[in-house]
Formats: sequence, structure tokens, C-alpha cells
Amino acid sequence: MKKHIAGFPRIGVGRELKKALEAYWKGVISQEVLEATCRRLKLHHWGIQESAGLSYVATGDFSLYDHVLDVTAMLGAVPERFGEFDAAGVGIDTYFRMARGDAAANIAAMEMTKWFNTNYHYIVPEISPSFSPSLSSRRIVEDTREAIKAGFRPKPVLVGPVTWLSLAKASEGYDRWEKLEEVVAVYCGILSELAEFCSLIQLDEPVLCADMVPQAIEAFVPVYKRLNAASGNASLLLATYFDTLDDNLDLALSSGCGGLHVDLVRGRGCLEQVLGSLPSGMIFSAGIVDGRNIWKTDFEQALDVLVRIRGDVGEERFMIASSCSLLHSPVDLEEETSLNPELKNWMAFAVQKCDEISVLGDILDCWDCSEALIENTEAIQSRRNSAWVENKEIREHCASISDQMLHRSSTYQERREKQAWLNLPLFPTTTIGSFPQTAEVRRQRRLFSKGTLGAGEYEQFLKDEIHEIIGRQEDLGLDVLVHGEVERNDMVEYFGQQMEGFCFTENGWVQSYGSRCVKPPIIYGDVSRSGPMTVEWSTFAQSLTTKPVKGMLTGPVTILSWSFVRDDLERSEVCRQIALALRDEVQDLEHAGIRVIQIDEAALSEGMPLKKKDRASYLRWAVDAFRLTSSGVSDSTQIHTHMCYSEFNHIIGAIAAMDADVISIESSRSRMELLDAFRDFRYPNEIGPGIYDIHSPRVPSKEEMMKLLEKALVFIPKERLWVNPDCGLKTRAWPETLASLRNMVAAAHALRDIHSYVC
Ligand SMILES: Nc1nc2c(c(=O)[nH]1)N[C@@H](CNc1ccc(C(=O)N[C@@H](CCC(=O)N[C@@H](CCC(=O)N[C@@H](CCC(=O)O)C(=O)O)C(=O)O)C(=O)O)cc1)CN2
Ligand code: MET
Ligand SMILES: [Zn+2]
Repeated sequence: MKKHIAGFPRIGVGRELKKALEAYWKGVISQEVLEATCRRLKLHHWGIQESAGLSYVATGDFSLYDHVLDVTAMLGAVPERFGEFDAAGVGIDTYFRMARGDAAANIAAMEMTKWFNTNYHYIVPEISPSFSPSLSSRRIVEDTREAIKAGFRPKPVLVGPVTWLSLAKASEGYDRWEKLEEVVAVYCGILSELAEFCSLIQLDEPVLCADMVPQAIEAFVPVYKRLNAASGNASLLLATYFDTLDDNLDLALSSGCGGLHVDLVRGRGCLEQVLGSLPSGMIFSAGIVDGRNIWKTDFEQALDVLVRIRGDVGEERFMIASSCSLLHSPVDLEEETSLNPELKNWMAFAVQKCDEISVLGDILDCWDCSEALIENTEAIQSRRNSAWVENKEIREHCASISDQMLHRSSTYQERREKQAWLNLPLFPTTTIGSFPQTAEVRRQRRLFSKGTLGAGEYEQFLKDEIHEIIGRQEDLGLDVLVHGEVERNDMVEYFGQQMEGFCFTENGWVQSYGSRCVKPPIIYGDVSRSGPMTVEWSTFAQSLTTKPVKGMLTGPVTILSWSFVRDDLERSEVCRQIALALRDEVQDLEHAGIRVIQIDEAALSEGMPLKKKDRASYLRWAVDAFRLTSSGVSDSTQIHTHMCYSEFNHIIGAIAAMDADVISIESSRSRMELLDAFRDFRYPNEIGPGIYDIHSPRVPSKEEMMKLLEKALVFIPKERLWVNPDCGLKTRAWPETLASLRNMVAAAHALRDIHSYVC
């Protein structure tokens, strides 16, 4: 029986990749040193897979920034603004400029967005008529050769052409599918090269689990016919994940590929259908170990399914696998020394998942693994029967939620009048919450968590920072201020740390984009709030200024989406528990005199099911959770929300149903394209479409931002338009932050001058 994983996390257990990348970008280390770190990581990760007993090691899953950008580089899809690239191919500096922009040359980065419904971000390929696909990066071949040289048996992994093209963004009016033939030709070249020394090559086509556009559907089978032909003796494994195949199952089955990988965690629903129609000769790769959560696999349940599959397809055509790439899991549970041992015993990270896959295979192969099976059963039982998981009081509280709790007392129009006391000018300026998390802030937090710095000193340090941040905003002339979120390590982890039902890792890092990582908290039990979480910081900030300070909370859907969530309770129910806890926080803030409160729902659209048919029910409970959080305040308190990376167009109705008084959204990278949504649907409340990209250090000019605002004014009445950046500023440094905000405020003032004279 063959065993494999769809990909391994690349960041490194000690975030070695992050550190090396950031050092390289700062000019502290050379390309050679960076590449040496990467080589060490790859070898280490291959070693883990091999010593677990997996049949292959994944290659091509390692990336300097993003695996979608790797394919973009392979195809030579370098947007014109980055200039000519080297004839030898896309070098790493061009590659990084595409990902991060070029501040010195004033070149904007490529867009970045969520990888399906995960918290991983990929760089969106750009396709223009002038794009001429040609093999421009051979990294995957080089990495695979390296694996062979080191004695491993590689299975190269790359994003397939239909998914790559589907995720791309074409120049206006251009049909991306016109490039299909040439794109496929490049893939054919690379596949035939890999086929010379690999017997199995994995092509990831998660788009098969989403709603595909007609062009993609039409293209699929002919494209795969060519790819299979080019792959000679190597077998192509068509990998699908994140949902069921449903309507696209026939495409997958007719692809002519040697194997089909199915996600049996999120796509279990189509198992019978797949088994019923799998062509004889096609390998079935069973993605049974969850690549996106941290719970141990229930071996007994998994074995039932696996035995059933093996009975159908036979030993020869059967592979056991992770549901998707382990990119979305933390690296190694063994690194966790402070987790409660009982909780820890319920979990498996990437390294442990490799072992789980291997052991499941061994058990099926009738090796004597009874010990592993007993241990697993005990762990599963311990979690199932634990007294820490369920809390009667919380359950009762949740059951008593009334419809009235989901509504503000008055309509937006009425509330607007009652909020006039805020006395805000036309085009009010604000920021999204965080200010630069400088090295010094992180250092102080680290000293505090190590115990080197006392609680009092740490608190004083944070207060001094807030003082400074308030002063800077006053100097800039911003209208609604924020306290800056300096006390937070992360907008989700921080809240989790103050609620019951959560636990935390020390090293459970997961890549979010490029060098940026998150440490998702783990929700293992019923959630409640132990006491106020943010009130002290917000009231301290408010005491320093006469301008309104926005209270700053992370919303229930976002806390849910960016945590590892228990799988023994409906997500919607976990979300309600979080919402109920946050509702108390909102009311506490109001009582403490914080009268503008932002509840971030950055992950609302990310959490959306991939298929249209499942979306309405998700949006219903997600919007209800937001309303439950936000509706307990008086009319004169202004509720804000913030969203980023959203495909707003198809959920604009749901966003309106959240009924926040003000929403800020990301839009600058897409040059206000999202405003298309407002062409047909007039958003009824106030809105701040972000006018500068905070993901890049580039300082946008006043004129540039004015242009974006003028664009917005076509669809948004001037009385309802806010002026703000795309997102929080925590990843930026102070100099560019101040320069950008100065220009932003100037743009708002200039616009005020123009528009206050126009009736
Ligand atoms: N959960 C989550 N998801 C999100 C976002 C988000 O903010 N949170 N934002 C969107 C974009 N994604 C992002 C994800 C991460 C970061 C980010 O800045 N991450 C930081 C880590 C944040 C953090 O947890 N910081 C901790 C730990 C910092 C740290 O690395 N400390 C050093 C020590 C530092 C020192 O002594 O100087 C260490 O532990 O080794 C803290 O501030 O306390 C990073 O990778 O650098 C930004 C955006 C979408 N998804
Ligand atoms: C990813 S959304 C970020 C919102 C948060 N308030 C911040 O400013 O950082
Ligand atoms: Zn944001």
C-alpha cells in the first residue's frame, strides 16, 4: 500500500524560512545563505516523510514565497511593470519584486488573495495579451533532482494549469483562456522532464471542488489528455481537496490521469459516487488525515472507511494520504512543552500526521500495530469523555438567544442622526486598528512572556506606546483614532488567550503569506469570556484625547476561521458561543465610554463554502453571529466592521445585512474594482474602501489616493464615504506609515475642499 502527503509545511519548525527571508530582504544575508537555509529545510522535511515510512517525499511544495507564484514564475508570467526578466529565467529578485512590489522604483506588488477557503494567501497571476508563456523557472526540477541525489523517492507537486488559470486575473476585456494552449505547452515540457526520473507527479486542481466556469469545464479533459501524453511513463495524480467533487467528478474521472486524490475530510460526501465510477486502472488516493486541523485522526473510523475503499479498488490501486497539503498545519507537536498533556494527547501536527498516515497503512497491511491503535483509541476516548469540553451554563445561555438580540433598535437612518454628536467632517479619516508592531514591541512582549520583564513594566511600556500612537494620529489630523493594538500578538490569538475553551501552542506557526505566520489558537471546548478583554486599553487611549477612539475587537466569524476548531460541535454553534462572549465585551466598552466600536470580520468571505449552493446557509449564521455581537448597543454608538481580501460582489447583500454603521474594506490593490458590487447594489450604510495598499512599503501619493476616492464617489454618496487604508498597519514600519497617512489625510482634506462647495 502506498502512502504519501500532498505537501509539507515549508516555514520550518523554528520559522527558519521566515527569518532567512526577512534577513535577505534587509540585505543582512546573501542569496547563497538564503538558499542554503532552504536546502536544509527541504532535506529535513524529506527526511521526516521518509523516516515516517511514506512511499514518496513531496518536492516542489517548498517555496520561497508562494507555490502559485512558483508556477507563475515557471510560466514566465511576469507582468510588464516588472520589466524584462533575465533570459536565464525569473531570478529570485524579480520573483520577490512580484510578490512584494518595489518601493524604490514605485512598482506595485501583484495582488494577493486567499487560497480557497484557507488563511493562506497566494499571489494572483496576472494575464495580459502580451504574456507569452515560456519555461522560465526550473526550480521544481532542480528540487526534485536534489531529492534524488539525497537518496529520496520524490513525488513532484505543482498547481495544475486549470486551477492556475482559474485563479488568475486577466487584463480588462481579455479572455485568459486564450493563453491556455501555450500555458499547457510549458506544463508539458516540465512534466516530460520530470517524468524522466519520477514515477508519480501530483497536479493540484482544487478548482474541481469549487464552481468552475464553463471555459474551465470545457478545457479540462483535453488539457489533461495533453498533460498525460507528455508525462510518458510517469503517472499523473490529479489532486482535489477542500470539498466534494460533485458536478466535476466526471471531469476528474475522464481526465485520463493515473490517479485521483480525494479529500475525505471535507469531501467525504462524494466517496460512494467516486468509488461507483472510478475507471479500472485509476489509483485512488484517500485523503483521510486532516491537513487543516490539529486533532488526531480517529483510527477506528478511518480504518472503516479505508477498508471499504480497499475492498472496492484493491490494494494495488490504493494510496493513503493527507486530505490536502500539510501547509495548513503547524509543524511538530513535540515542540510543545507547555501544552496541557491531556490536550496535547488529542493532537497531531504535520510530523505526527505523516506518522498517522504511515501507521494506518501498516495496520491495513496487517502489521502488528495494535499498540498504536490502542493508544489512538485511548486518546480519542479521552477527548470524547473529557469534562473540559462541555459547559452546561454556556449551552443554556446559547439556547436562550432571542431574535431581538440580533437587531439594533433602530434603522441605520435613525441611528445616523443619533450619531451626529460625533461631529465628524465630510470624508472622515481613520485607520483600521493596528500600528507598526516594531521589533521593540515584540522584544518587550517576549521579555514579558519569558518573565524577564515584570507585568507592571510591560504595561507601562505599552501605555507609553499608546501615548505616542495617539499623539501621532493627532498630529496627522486623523478624525477617528485607534489605540494601535500594540498589546496584541495577533488579532485572533490575543482574544483566544482571554477566553475559556481555547488553548495555545508556543511554536504552532502556520504560514499566512510570504514570511508572515500565524499561531492559530485551538478551540477544544465551549467558549466563554472570563472578563473584559480590551476595555482597559481602549479607555486609557480615550483618556489621552478629545477625539473619538475606536474600540477594536475581532469578530466571531474571524476568531472561528483563524482558529483550529473542535470537530465535535457544529461550527455555527461554536461561532455563536464566541459571539455571545464578544457581545458582553462590546457592551462593556460602551459602558466605559467607548462609543465607536469596530468589530473586524476580516475572514467573513474566506469562511465561505466553495460551492454556491452551500453559501446561503453559511452566510445566515455568520451574519447572525456578527449581529449578535454588535446589536446590544444604543443607537448613538457607532459600530464599524472591517473586511479584507474579500470577493465582495456576490456577498454584498450579506454585508449589508450585517448592518454595521460603517464598513472598511480592502480595495486599493484591485484599484477599486470591488466597487463594481455597488453598481447594482447600493450599499445602504457608510463605507471606507481602502485607498492604499498596506502590504507594501510603497508610499502612495495624495493625487493617487484622490483618484481612487473620486472613483468611489461615483457609487457612494459623499456623506457616506470614509477615508482609510486597506487594512491594519502592523506589518509596516513607522516612516512609510506616517508618510502614507500624511498623504491620505491631505487627500481627504483636498476632497473636502472640492466637495463642500458642490451641492
Ligand atoms: N490570525 C491572523 N490571520 C490573518 C491576519 C492576522 O492578522 N491574523 N491578517 C491577514 C494577513 N495575514 C497576516 C498574518 C500574520 C501577520 C504577522 O505579522 N505575523 C507575525 C507574527 C505575529 C505574532 O504572533 N507575533 C507575536 C510573536 C512575535 C515573534 O515572532 N517574536 C519573536 C521574538 C521577537 C523578538 O524578541 O524580537 C519570537 O517569538 O521568536 C508577538 O508579537 O508577540 C509574523 O509573521 O512575524 C500579518 C498578517 C489575514 N490573516
Ligand atoms: C486582517 S484585518 C486586520 C484588522 C486589525 N484591526 C488590524 O488593524 O490589524
Ligand atoms: Zn484587514
